[in-house]
Order: sequence, then structure tokens, then C-alpha cells
Amino acid sequence: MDPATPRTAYLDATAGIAGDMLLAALVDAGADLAGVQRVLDALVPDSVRFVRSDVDRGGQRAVKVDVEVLVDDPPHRTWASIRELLERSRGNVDVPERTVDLALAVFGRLAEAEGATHGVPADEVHFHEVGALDSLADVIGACEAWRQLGITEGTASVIAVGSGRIRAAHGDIPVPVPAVARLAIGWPTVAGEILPGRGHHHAHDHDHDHDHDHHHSHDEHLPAHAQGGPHAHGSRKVPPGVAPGIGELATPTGVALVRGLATTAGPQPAMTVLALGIGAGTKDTPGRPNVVRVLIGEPVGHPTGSPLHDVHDTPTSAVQIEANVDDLDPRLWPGVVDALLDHGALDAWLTPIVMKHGRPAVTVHALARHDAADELADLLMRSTGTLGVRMHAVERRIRTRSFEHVEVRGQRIAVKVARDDDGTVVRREPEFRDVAAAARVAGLTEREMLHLARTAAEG
Ligand SMILES: O=C([S-])c1cc(C(=O)S)c[n+]([C@@H]2O[C@H](COP(=O)(O)O)[C@@H](O)[C@H]2O)c1
Ligand code: NI
Repeated sequence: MDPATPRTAYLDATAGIAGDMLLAALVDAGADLAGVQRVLDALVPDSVRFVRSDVDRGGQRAVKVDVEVLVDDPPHRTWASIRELLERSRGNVDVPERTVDLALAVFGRLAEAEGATHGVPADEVHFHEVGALDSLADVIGACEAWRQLGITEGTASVIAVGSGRIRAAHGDIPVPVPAVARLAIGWPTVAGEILPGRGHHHAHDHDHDHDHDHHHSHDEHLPAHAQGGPHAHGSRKVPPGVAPGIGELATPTGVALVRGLATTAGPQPAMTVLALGIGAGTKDTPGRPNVVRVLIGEPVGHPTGSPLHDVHDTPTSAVQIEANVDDLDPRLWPGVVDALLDHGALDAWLTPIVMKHGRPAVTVHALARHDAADELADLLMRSTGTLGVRMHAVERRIRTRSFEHVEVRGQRIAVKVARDDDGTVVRREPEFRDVAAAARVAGLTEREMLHLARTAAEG
């Protein structure tokens, strides 16, 4: 996405991370879970249900998102088949292109890491039965929530991966589990033991991994200490030569999401924080809130975007609605275009055409956000009387835009500032509607006012 206002997200994975935790944090920060559900329903109908709840994790309020798998015997999926499912959805108005792009990047990493771990080509990696739906829900859900929030760049902290050993489908394996160890290459990680020297809390005396325990292909992934394993409580046995550990804090899906969504590892970048989300893991460990935090804000140094040009208003993926009309009273056309714009069209315009039998006519076009397309199609049909419309998904390349203001002869005029990808200003253009209004008040021609406004904007 290349929205009007850049949005930075900072992911705090210092307590660990799993796919459902990140999705929950993004929902807490403002993403619409019903919208996320719609995307999953479009891709895998009647298969998963997201359930949101508010929970307490170590004394902190957090949002928990549970993924309920609704089918008893879901199909076996390889990475190749998941990729095909996602690719096939392009053009489906209910599945935003950006969500597909992000999910492909995340799943691709997950499949590469799993494939390399087991020595099989990534395409052949199996996401087993229920686990496939669970992974789809976590990955696509988090990517859709990320898209909804208009996040343009992501930074993430060091990832606490955990330590010790766990019992997974692949047997008794070390933490970080093999797939996480691979996914983490090139990213700072730490075991994430409890900080020492705080009264009764001690590195080995609690149950704290989030044990992302929805029904999973890699079932039996109980932390070793929960099974009397190496880093067990007091009397539990620790095999000789094996350091006790804290358990699994980061899952493969969680780390693949960090790697696919965040481009920078490090501390929180300078930003004006606009939203905060806290996402809960399954385990509730006293003294160690088992949460992922997400901070979303406006990078410092970028001017504030006008609230009228919210990031959600300029998606790169949209729906173009069109109809050829040869029988509308021509005096009604300006009102049709205005009504489409008033009802949220990103743009609306008319093209003169010549239809069959040499009939002069008009094509009316409207560009709509995916979630507004049906409503705008209805409006277009009602206001023109046409019996049908064409709708197709389109991709746009949009410069990052924000607004500044100049004052000319005491009149305030908005100036649209367009930037290229590295933030360099490529154009400053006064809004013509403001120019025309200011010209009327100041008693100048529109041409004179436009010249003054452009000069002020450049200055
Ligand atoms: O790729 C997956 S799903 C996976 C790989 C491995 C390997 O290390 S190989 C282990 N697991 C275990 O399954 C659960 C859930 O993980 P999700 O990433 O699917 O949420 C977890 O305990 C992993 O260690 C999964
Ligand atoms: Ni595996």
C-alpha cells in the first residue's frame, strides 16, 4: 500500500510472538475482525471462525483472538496449493491484493524454513489438515489486519524465542524449534528468560510460554516443562547436560510474520503513536505478561495527513465500476458523478462514447474501495437506471500524499504534497476547490489566485 499518510508499526516481540498473538494485537489497535473474517470466508468458505475476547495476561489487559476450525476433515495442503489458492483469489473483490501479496511473502518464508528443516522442496511442504486452516487463519488474518491499518513500514524488536526443549510432531526438539531457528537467521533474537533479581520470580520457576495451542499439525507441542521435561518446576527432572529453559516463546508462524511484515530490526523508531494494541498468547504466566505489543503511528518528520484523506481512502487495490448508458437525461449526469463521490467513490468520471447503431452515449466510471463497491454499484444503477454494471479489480500506483496549507490574501488554501518512495517531495499542488473559493472572496480571477497559491506553496 502506498497511502496518503505513511504509517509505521513497531512490533514488540520481547515476550515472544505467535501468529494469533500478532493478529490479536492488530485487532486491539483497531483492525476490524469482522473484515478479517470476510477475507477468510472468501478464501476458505465456512472453515474458520475468529472469536475475540478480552483477557488478563500477568496483570495486563489484552485482546485474545481464538481461531475455531469449523470443518472436521479439511483438505491436506502443500505450500504449492496454498500459493495457488492465494493467486487464484486475485481479482476477487473480497480479497484485497495487498493482503494476498503480504500473505504470500509470509507463507513463502514459512515454507522455505520448513522445507529446509526437513530437507524437502518448499513447494512440497505440508500444512497438515487442521493445522493448514489454522496457519491460513493466522497468516492471512494478520496480513489483512496489517493492510486495514494502512501500515506502510514495520520495525520489530529483538524476538524472544525461548529456550529448553519441547515435544512436537517431529519429536523432542530444541527451542528455538528448527523452523524458528531458520526463520530467525539475520534477525536479532534472545532466549527471553525472566529478568533476574526480582524477588520471588526466578528464571526456572514458572510456566510461561504462550504455547500457541490451537489444534495443530505439529501437535503435542507441549513445552517440555509442562510435561515434566527439562525445564520443569522444582521437582521436575532436568536431564543431565541439558540447560533448563523457559519453553517456546516464538512459533514459526509468529517469526515468519515478523520477517514478512517488518523490514527493520531495532528499537521503536521515532513516531507519533496513534494506536496501541496488546495481543495475548494462550498461557497466562504470573509476572511475565505473555503478550505481543503493537504501536502504530506517524513517522516523525512526515507532515500529518489531513483527516479527510485518511490512509484507508487511498488503497492501491480498488474496484472499477462501469456502465454504458444511452438514455439518461444529460442534465442528470453532473449529479450522478457528485453522488458517487459523495458516497465514497475514490474517483468518478464520464467518457463520451458511440454505441451500436451509431448512438451517442456515456460511460460512467467509479473507482471504489473493495468494501464500498457493492453499495456504489447499487447507487450507480439507481441514479442512471442502467440494468447492469461491469466491475473489475484494478491495481494503482499512488504517490504518498499529505496536506499542508498556505494563506493567500487572508484565505486558507490546502496544498496537496506528493512524495516519492524515499520521501522526496515531487509536487505541491493547491486544491483547486479552495483556490476557486478564495478567488471569489478576494475578488480575483481563478487564474490569478491559482498563480498566487502556487507561488506560496513553493515558497
Ligand atoms: O511450520 C510449522 S507450522 C512448524 C514447524 C516446526 C518446526 O520446528 S519444524 C514446529 N512447529 C510447532 O508447531 C507449533 C505451532 O506452530 P505455528 O507456527 O504453526 O503456530 C509450535 O509449537 C511449533 O514449534 C510448527
Ligand atoms: Ni516442521
